[in-house]
Amino acid sequence: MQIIHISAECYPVAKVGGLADVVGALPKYQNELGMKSKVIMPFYDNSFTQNNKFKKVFAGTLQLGSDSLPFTIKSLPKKQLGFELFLVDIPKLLHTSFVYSDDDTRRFMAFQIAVMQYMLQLKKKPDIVHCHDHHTGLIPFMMSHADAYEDFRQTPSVFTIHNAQYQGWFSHDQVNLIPKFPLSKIGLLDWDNSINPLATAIKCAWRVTTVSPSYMEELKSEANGLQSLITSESDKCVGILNGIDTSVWNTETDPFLVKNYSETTVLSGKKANKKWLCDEFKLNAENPLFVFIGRLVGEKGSDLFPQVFKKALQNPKLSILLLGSGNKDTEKELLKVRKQFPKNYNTFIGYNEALSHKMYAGADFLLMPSRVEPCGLNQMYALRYGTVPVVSKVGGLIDTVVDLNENGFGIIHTEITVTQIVEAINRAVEFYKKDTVFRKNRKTIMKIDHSWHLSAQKYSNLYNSLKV
Ligand SMILES: Nc1ncnc2c1ncn2[C@@H]1O[C@H](COP(=O)(O)OP(=O)(O)O[C@H]2O[C@H](CO)[C@@H](O)[C@H](O)[C@H]2O)[C@@H](O)[C@H]1O
Repeated sequence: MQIIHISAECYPVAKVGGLADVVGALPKYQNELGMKSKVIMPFYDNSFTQNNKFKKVFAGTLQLGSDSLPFTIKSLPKKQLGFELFLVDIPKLLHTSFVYSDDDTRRFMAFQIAVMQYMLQLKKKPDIVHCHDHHTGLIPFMMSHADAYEDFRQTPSVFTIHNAQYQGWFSHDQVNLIPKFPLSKIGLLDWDNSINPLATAIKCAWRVTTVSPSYMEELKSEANGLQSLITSESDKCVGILNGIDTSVWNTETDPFLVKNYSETTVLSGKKANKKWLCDEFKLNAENPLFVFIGRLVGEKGSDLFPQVFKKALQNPKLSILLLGSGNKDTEKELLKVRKQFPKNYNTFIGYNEALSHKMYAGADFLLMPSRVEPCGLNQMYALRYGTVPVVSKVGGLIDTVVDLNENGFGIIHTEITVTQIVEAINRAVEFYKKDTVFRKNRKTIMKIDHSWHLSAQKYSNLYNSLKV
């Protein structure tokens, strides 16, 4: 079975967040199950594309409104990433140093048309087209209704929602960017008087998945305006929990770690990584170390951090290190907190893959007070690295973390408030003091299997159910 995944991100080619991790791992595991799974994404101008050699496999021209844009498709063989990779190179528009910008309607519309043009001329059409997030949300519509792509009417499409907060809205004034389709189908593009690629995908894809069962349930009551649509389409919707790529997230081989470790050497391994972090960021290594890694946006609850940290750090017996970027006011506030607590708090504003791995390894606790968390990968990386997750009770966090009070291994707070997050931190500090139990818990969590094997099989079953 041949599957084409279409996405804006894919690790290690280009990553902004968890979407990249999933698209960089799932196809690899699907290939191990005997499928032929490939990825198509934009060609960005970044260190990955600068340092790899690609083969040009197709050249064409696409029509974006009144503009004719030449594009090429470049490929990388399977042996390099575990799946064949195809990159859509559209000079100037997509060939940029960044992944997202203010011009994304045009950029990703052009990307989607180029993908359709490329797939149209393939001798063997894919058995499944699997699209990820709103940047690819108009592909199921084009496959079913655009005049030029009639060849795809019988090809099943699967659409995965990684985050329903972002929907790719644009105005009906720009409808001419979409390749010609019967006017009677305009309703499929519309939601609340805007063109809404996420809503369109939910309406048009043969199956819709999201990245955890609990998030699928939550979407029926809160989906940034799409809850009634999710509810009415629920027969074709299913939640499949993400996995993690255990070949990348492996404490024994991770090249970013100061010291590699296994369950048996976790004590010394984590100690060495913690020491590096504490030396680098001038923190007291005797204290339990809490970290946060992620985008500084409302969904992640990061706006509460300045207040949470000021309260929690009244206790000098804990340290906090944060890595992330996003909301500028939050960034400023977080930097200010450093002045008040120079010995047990620090923050790195920016994106740093290598540092993130060292933090999962060197930390004692990972903070994730998310308001919305479709799946969350960080908590699963933390578990695998022997770091206890301190999380809110939402989405995929419900499906992956069990509280200590329920014979579990993590710490859960039900409300996303300063008070409850600080209480959760205090509970964690008390847990850290129970040395033997704490150490035993570390070994237990490292053994939890969140690899992709099970979920890749679930996607396989879903694809098989769509065979025409
Ligand atoms: N500043 C930084 N430096 C280095 N690394 C950083 C970083 N900020 C984030 N990361 C990394 O980006 C990834 C974030 O993944 P998440 O799944 O937790 O969240 P995200 O909201 O991006 O993904 C969305 O899609 C994924 C995939 O489906 C869902 O799990 C999730 O719930 C949903 O919100 C992790 O690999 C993390 O280490």
